[in-house]
Amino acid sequence: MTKKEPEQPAHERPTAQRPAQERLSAAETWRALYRYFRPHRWVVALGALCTLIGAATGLAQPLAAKALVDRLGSDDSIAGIILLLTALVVIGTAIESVGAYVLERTAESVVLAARRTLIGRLLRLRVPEVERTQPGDLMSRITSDTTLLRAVTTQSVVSAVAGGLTFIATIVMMGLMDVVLLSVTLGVIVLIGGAVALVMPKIAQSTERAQEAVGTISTALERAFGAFRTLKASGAEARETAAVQAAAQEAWRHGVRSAKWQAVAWSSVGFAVQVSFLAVLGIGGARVASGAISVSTLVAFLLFLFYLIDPVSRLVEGVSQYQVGSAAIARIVRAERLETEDVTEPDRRPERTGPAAVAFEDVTFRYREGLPYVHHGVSFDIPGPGMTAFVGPSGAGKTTVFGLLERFYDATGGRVLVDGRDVHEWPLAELRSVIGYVEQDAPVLAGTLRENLLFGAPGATGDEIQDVLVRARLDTLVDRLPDGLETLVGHRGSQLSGGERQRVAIARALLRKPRLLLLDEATSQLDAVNELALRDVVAEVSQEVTVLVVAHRLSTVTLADRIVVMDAGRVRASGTHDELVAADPLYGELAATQFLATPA
Ligand SMILES: Nc1ncnc2c1ncn2[C@@H]1O[C@H](COP(=O)(O)OP(=O)(O)OP(=O)(O)O)[C@@H](O)[C@H]1O
Repeated sequence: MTKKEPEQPAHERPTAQRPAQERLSAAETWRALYRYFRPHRWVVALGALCTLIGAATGLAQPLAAKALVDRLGSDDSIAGIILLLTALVVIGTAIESVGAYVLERTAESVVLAARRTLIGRLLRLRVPEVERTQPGDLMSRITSDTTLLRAVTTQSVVSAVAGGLTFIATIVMMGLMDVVLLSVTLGVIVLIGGAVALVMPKIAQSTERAQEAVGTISTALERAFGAFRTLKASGAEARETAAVQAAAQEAWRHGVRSAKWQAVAWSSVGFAVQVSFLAVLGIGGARVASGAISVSTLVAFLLFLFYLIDPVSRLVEGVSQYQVGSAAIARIVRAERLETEDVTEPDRRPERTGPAAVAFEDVTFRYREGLPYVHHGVSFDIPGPGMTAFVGPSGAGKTTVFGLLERFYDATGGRVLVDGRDVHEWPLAELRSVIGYVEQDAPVLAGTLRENLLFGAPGATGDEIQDVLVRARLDTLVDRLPDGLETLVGHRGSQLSGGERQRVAIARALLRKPRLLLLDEATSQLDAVNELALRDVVAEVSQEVTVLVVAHRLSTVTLADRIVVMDAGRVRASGTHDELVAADPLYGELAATQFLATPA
């Protein structure tokens, strides 16, 4: 009988691929930037003020120079003016450097804020979100993209504002000197400025591509280090190195392209001023000769022209930095939009104690829209305590049962119940505090043995640790190790054997005092001692806790109080070993051929 799957699944969230590829509109980019910039706006305003004062003192210098040239003809002393000029330079520089410090400090704070937000969200991401993205790329958003934010939120804004204001002030001063020469200058600047404006979006595009390539480098490295022994054993060093280098080359290519367009923008500033200078020199010379303006006016105008380099450069810098930053902010915002879980600890302690009851009611599930269904109406009822083994051919959907109980994924249809309550109605942290989960590959984290045990129960006492060590048959191992519990277990527990890793994972799960233990049995063969140790631990625990085991060993299956046989996303039979051997042909075949040959 084939069940009809729901047309539009209730819990399926069609977010697949969405946030990772979405482009941001200019308004969204600006809003996102402003969000980071907002808390610092007054400090940035202070920095901008300092920058402006610095620029204004600079602007006063051509006026002083004009007065100086005017006095050269008379006998008046120029000492006072020189002194004034010197004072302006010193004060201007001092104020500007204070402003620069304030802005740099704020920029660092903006980077910190962006990093904190991202870090706070990334470890709370939903499992499917992480499966859809590349963790290496996500990491590069925290490390690399946030760094690009530094320039844009402070320097870029300040450069644009200060540059804009000084530009206007300089233009006004130039207009006061001579309107004709100002028109010539503006004509040249507008022409060249128009060309620069065309270049700006190219900077953003190239920067975003470069940052994507940096993300690819992290992803490729993460892939290589994540399976380092397999990499070595497969002789894949050269190929993986080439893949990482190709990503680095790609980052270089786009980085260089961005640099090229930035250089075009920058050199245009110098070019515009040079061309204006020549034009002003020619036309200004003619105007001096005709007596329309004085020599000192021409000199002051030319000086203003050179002062224009600074505000125009600032403007161009501000806009090009904004392009660089907007590329980074787009990647940051996309990471921020990934779906997270609410795992805030419940205020109250869970009331219930003792073994948890678990039930699936007609559960349908697929991992993503577009993928085939993995569960086609799974139903079972396990009151607990005791051990229930899930058996069935590979890919039958056994591990998926655990993923749904932990709410790593949401069932597409039907209900998943713990203690008679739908898992959707449980506060997530509370639900997970009830469950101890030992994954098939029994992950052990880099750090000491103690840190690994306390990972799920940081408040556990010494006695509690000792108790689980004995229960997981790890006490003799700890006694043997020179540093005992403080022994470092290496990256992914590389300094422990497979069986030891599994028992560490079980001890870690037990320390959380679960009411429901989910154990995804390793498919690899264990030696007889480890095998027996594990079997005893599980049997012992199942006396007071509900234990669900995805079983691959005959020894586990025969120990189980009940067995659920799954096949192609359905429960096809359940019962004890003897009952099933007699009644279910698939089980009989599995027992005879597929279970790892271990003593029953
Ligand atoms: N994260 C995932 N995303 C997409 N498909 C998945 C995911 N995890 C598992 N699947 C698919 O779901 C199906 C059931 O997988 P599941 O791990 O539940 O099987 P299983 O019965 O535990 O198998 P095994 O005994 O080999 O561990 C498989 O076809 C698998 O390819």
